[in-house]
Parts: sequence; structure tokens; C-alpha cells
Amino acid sequence: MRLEEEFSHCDNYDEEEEPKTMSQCSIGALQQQQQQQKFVVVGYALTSKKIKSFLQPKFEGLARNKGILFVAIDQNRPLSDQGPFDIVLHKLTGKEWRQILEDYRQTHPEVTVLDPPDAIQHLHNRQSMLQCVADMNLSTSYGRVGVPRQLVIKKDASSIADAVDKAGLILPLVAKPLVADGSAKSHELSLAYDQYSLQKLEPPLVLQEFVNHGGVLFKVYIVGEAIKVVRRFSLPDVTKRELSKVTGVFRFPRVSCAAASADDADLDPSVAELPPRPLLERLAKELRWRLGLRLFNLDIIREHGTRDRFYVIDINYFPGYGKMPGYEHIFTDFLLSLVQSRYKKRSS
Ligand SMILES: Nc1ncnc2c1ncn2[C@@H]1O[C@H](COP(=O)(O)OP(=O)(O)OP(=O)(O)O)[C@@H](O)[C@H]1O
Ligand SMILES: O=P(O)(O)O[C@H]1[C@H](OP(=O)(O)O)[C@@H](OP(=O)(O)O)[C@@H](O)[C@@H](O)[C@@H]1OP(=O)(O)O
Ligand SMILES: [Mg+2]
Ligand SMILES: [Mg+2]
Repeated sequence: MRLEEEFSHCDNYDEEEEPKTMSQCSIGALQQQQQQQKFVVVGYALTSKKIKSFLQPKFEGLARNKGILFVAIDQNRPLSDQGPFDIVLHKLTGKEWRQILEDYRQTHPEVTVLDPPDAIQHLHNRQSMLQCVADMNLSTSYGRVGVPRQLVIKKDASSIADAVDKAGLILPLVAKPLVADGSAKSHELSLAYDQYSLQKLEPPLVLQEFVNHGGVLFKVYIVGEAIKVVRRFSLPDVTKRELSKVTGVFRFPRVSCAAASADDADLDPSVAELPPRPLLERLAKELRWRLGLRLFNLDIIREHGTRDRFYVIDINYFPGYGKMPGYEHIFTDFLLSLVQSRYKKRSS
């Protein structure tokens, strides 16, 4: 297959053209189009929520104009009978599905599976998730990046206060379920203000020191080599005064996941200033390599009162790219680059 042929649709690509969704085209017409032109076929296995947020009509239309076709994977049929795919995109959980993907990777080395199930699994535990960042110990002239001090509690809530004391963790503490598998429960976080209340928590969990950061966090989206940063509202700082007065454990909602971005808010410039680009480039490059992933995002906070002290508090696989400005172009370029680099490898 010649590269010019493979990407011939790019010549006709018109961004302003009203994109059609898959359902607006008849399947017959698509098959005909596919026979005439060689499409990059991306099989996807995603939840219906993800399909809605990610495969937006504008994105699907732009992708088609660039020669990329998205095809839903039918989980009830063998994967090898479907396609043929150039790329497989997935975010589903379960041991069985992981095994299907692993087998498929072995038998179809020509297909790019985004990303390897084992590497994704590493992010499903809030302890192993941040280990790479801790190991990296990134410190440059642009700033330092670490993780908050944290402790894993596997069981026995009555021993938490002692363990916290021994480890020298400072209150307040963010309690996060150890497992981060995308279930609603795995996103149920709480803030513990005093030692006595720690026994109310439900292990297995990770207890993380709460770092004051001015109520703003940075979501760093990574798509292959591309990086995009947005500001989001986060939890407000906890003052010493508040800490001395308040007791208890408080559940808090998914503040930073709200679609409303903090990008246009009237914020203190020292809080709002984005982390330096070169620092993020270094961090992203290292993490891509260490995690073996190409599609993820990081939640980063800057310690309030400092200019260059950053903490990674969360890493998510295949996050809400639909909320990332310009994701349509970034993603289509990324998918095409994968096929191009495969083509180059084959022909060299
Ligand atoms: N150590 C911390 N210090 C200060 N704030 C924190 C800390 N950890 C978490 N937070 C706040 O709690 C929010 C949720 O925490 P986290 O991102 O770990 O949870 P999550 O359920 O994995 O979120 P997501 O929806 O991004 O997957 C963060 O966005 C931030 O506002
Ligand atoms: O729901 P959204 O599309 O916003 O995406 C969120 C995504 O949910 P989804 O994968 O079910 O879509 C979450 O994944 P799970 O931990 O639940 O697996 C997690 O990655 C969030 O961080 C994403 O929000 P973002 O961090 O990008 O704002
Ligand atoms: Mg988060
Ligand atoms: Mg998360």
C-alpha cells in the first residue's frame, strides 16, 4: 500500500464542511467509500458514556475527512473476526476483556492496541499509580514535581490513627479508595480533619496529605507526544484556623471533573499561572516511557505560596478528551501519525 494512496483523502479535507455522523451515512455507502479509498480503521471498545463524550459528531466527521473510520467492536464476537483494524482504542474493565486484548495483541502484532492492558492496570491502584512520579524525583530549574506523602491502609480502620501517627502524616488527609477502576465507588473521596475521626474511614484506601493549592488544579492531557493543559476548580485551601475548629470526615464531590473550566475565571495570577511548559514536557515524556501509555492525563497542583513546587495527585487512563480544547485535531493527527510510523517501519 502506497502512503500517498493511504492518505489521499487528506487532500480533500475541508474543516468547515458540515460533518456527517456514522448514522447519517448509509452503511452501504460507507462500504463503497471504504473500498475505493483505504481508510485507517479504528476499532473502539468504550462505555456508552465515553462514546457520547469522545466520539462527538464533529470529531467523527473531521476524522472521516482525514481518512479515519471508527468502528464499534462487538464484545459478543471474537475480536479476530472483526475489522481488520489498524488501531484498537479501548477503555473497558474486567479480567476477561484484558485477556481477550492480550491474546489479540499476540496474534495481531500489526495492530496498534492503545494501550497495553497491563500498563493500564498499573493506574487502577492509587499507590502504584503515583509510584513512577515518586521514583522520577523530577527537579529542574523550572520546578520540582513530587507526590503528596501518603499511606496505604489495607484493613482495620481502628488502627488508622496509629499508623498515621507513626508515619508522621499531617492532617487534614484526603482519603481515596485504593482501587481506581472507574467505578462510582472509586471516586468517593473524603477529607478527614482530625485523628479521632480516622476510624470512620473504610479501608482499603490511600491516605494522602492535603496540599493547599489555592483552589485551582491543572489537568495535563497527553495524547502521544501532544500535551494540553487546562485549569479546573479544585478544593479550597484549609486554613490553620479551620483545622483547629473543624472535626469529622467529609465526603466531597468530583469537583475537578465539572465541565466548567477555571480558564476564564478571575484568579490570583500566582495561583492561575500554568506550570512551566518545559517542566510538563519533561514530566510527560518520562511518564509516557515509564508507564508505557500514550493516552492519559495528570492532575497537578502547585503548593500555595510557592512558585515551583508541584504535586501530581492523580493519573487517569483515557480521560475525558471531549473536554480538551482542540481534541478533534490533536487526536486525528495522533492516529494518523501512528499509522505513518508503522508504515515507515515496514518500508525501512
Ligand atoms: N493531596 C491532595 N491535596 C489537595 N487536594 C487534593 C488532593 N488529592 C485530591 N485532591 C482534590 O480532590 C480531587 C479528586 O481527587 P482525585 O483526582 O485523586 O480523584 P479521582 O476520583 O481520581 O478524580 P478524577 O475524576 O480526576 O479521576 C482533586 O481533583 C483535587 O481537587
Ligand atoms: O467523564 P469524563 O469524560 O469527563 O472523563 C473522566 C473519566 O470518565 P470516563 O472514562 O467514564 O469518561 C474518568 O475515568 P474513570 O476514572 O471513571 O475511569 C477519569 O479519567 C476522569 O479524570 C475523567 O475526567 P477528566 O479528568 O478528563 O475531566
Ligand atoms: Mg482527578
Ligand atoms: Mg482519577
